[in-house]
Amino acid sequence: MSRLSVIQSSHRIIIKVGSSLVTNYGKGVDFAAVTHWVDQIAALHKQGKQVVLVSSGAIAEGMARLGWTTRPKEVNKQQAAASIGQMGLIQAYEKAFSTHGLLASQILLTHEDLADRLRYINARATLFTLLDLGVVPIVNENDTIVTDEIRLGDNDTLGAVVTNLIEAEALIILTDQTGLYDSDPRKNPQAKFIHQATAGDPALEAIAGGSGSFVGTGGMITKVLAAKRAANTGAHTVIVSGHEPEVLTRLARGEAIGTELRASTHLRSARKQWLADHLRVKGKIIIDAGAIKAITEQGKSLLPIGAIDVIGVFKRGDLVACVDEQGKEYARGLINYASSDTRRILRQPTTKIADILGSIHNEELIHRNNLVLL
Ligand SMILES: Nc1ncnc2c1ncn2[C@@H]1O[C@H](COP(=O)(O)OP(=O)(O)O)[C@@H](O)[C@H]1O
Ligand SMILES: N[C@@H](CCC(=O)OP(=O)(O)O)C(=O)O
Repeated sequence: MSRLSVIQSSHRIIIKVGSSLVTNYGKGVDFAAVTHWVDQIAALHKQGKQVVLVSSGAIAEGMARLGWTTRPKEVNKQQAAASIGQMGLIQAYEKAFSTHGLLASQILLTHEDLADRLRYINARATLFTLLDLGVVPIVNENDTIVTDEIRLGDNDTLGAVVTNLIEAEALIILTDQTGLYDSDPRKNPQAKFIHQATAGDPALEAIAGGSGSFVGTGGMITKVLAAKRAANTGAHTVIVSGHEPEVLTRLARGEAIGTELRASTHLRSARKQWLADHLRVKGKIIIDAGAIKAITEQGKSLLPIGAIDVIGVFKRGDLVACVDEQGKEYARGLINYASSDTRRILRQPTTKIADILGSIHNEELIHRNNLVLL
């Protein structure tokens, strides 16, 4: 893949915007900037791309609304500011998206949500549902309830975690610099720009410094580490200035702006590896010939109608194997129903699930996004 095509060829993209940018260095939400990014996201949407926005700025906006000029040291005051500022952020985004007839949604995550298997699978399912509905989810850390011990702490990491969560192909980190330099350009005017490197290269960690502004949190080091994390599921990262006009649409056209930190593995193999290496199969679903065809040849989800039998005991969110009646495995994936519920909806059309179980989590037994073919 050439330098020009990373964003151009990506279908699912995470865009992270830093506090300095969103709030114009703590002055309050920069509506013009927000509108400009949203206009571009709407254009990407029209091209068929799925976008999740990870936006910082809650604490900075809250401070601006409260008239605070210095960031309080007390965690409870930062949390109060975040609670106030998050409203301002979401209002600005919602207004801007509505001018394009697009719906936005708010997702506030904590580290614990992603560490817990069931909450992880729920967050993932919700994000996929929103994307399937054509919505632009806007994610931030749930600053108001996290304590220091459990916080992710910076949204570069959160952006990478969300990239991994929904296996996005690319992470764009919009910041206040044109990209990564071989030293902090605020401190060294001779710093040299890095156009391209490999995500996870340890040399990058040595040259990336902390935040240069009073509203930013992580600086470049967290961006470089985020790229390394994003690459675990095969995603490429571009660190680029959010001040650059038409930055997102230009990247989508293939223009080589910003610093590209390329993943050395392919999305697909990394995802397969993740499922194969990190999770043990908890059970099996025996599926019929129609279901085998649908999932292996047509890229479809596994529906209850194609499931014949269940082997083993598993919970919602566990990894199960999809096998034929002879026991040959075709795929494995994260199942939306516990084994007891799965047994009750075998061979049933999706329209009957709610009647049989009393409620419906998902129409699919295993969504195609959670299914890996073998
Ligand atoms: N090697 C580097 N290249 C570019 N910027 C760097 C580097 N090291 C440190 N920085 C600093 O990182 C800052 C961006 O991070 P940060 O302030 O956290 O912004 P954001 O709010 O966008 O996350 C830059 O303004 C710059 O001062
Ligand atoms: N969750 C915090 C942002 C933390 C953060 O990482 O900020 P930044 O380094 O500007 O991306 C907030 O909304 O204020």
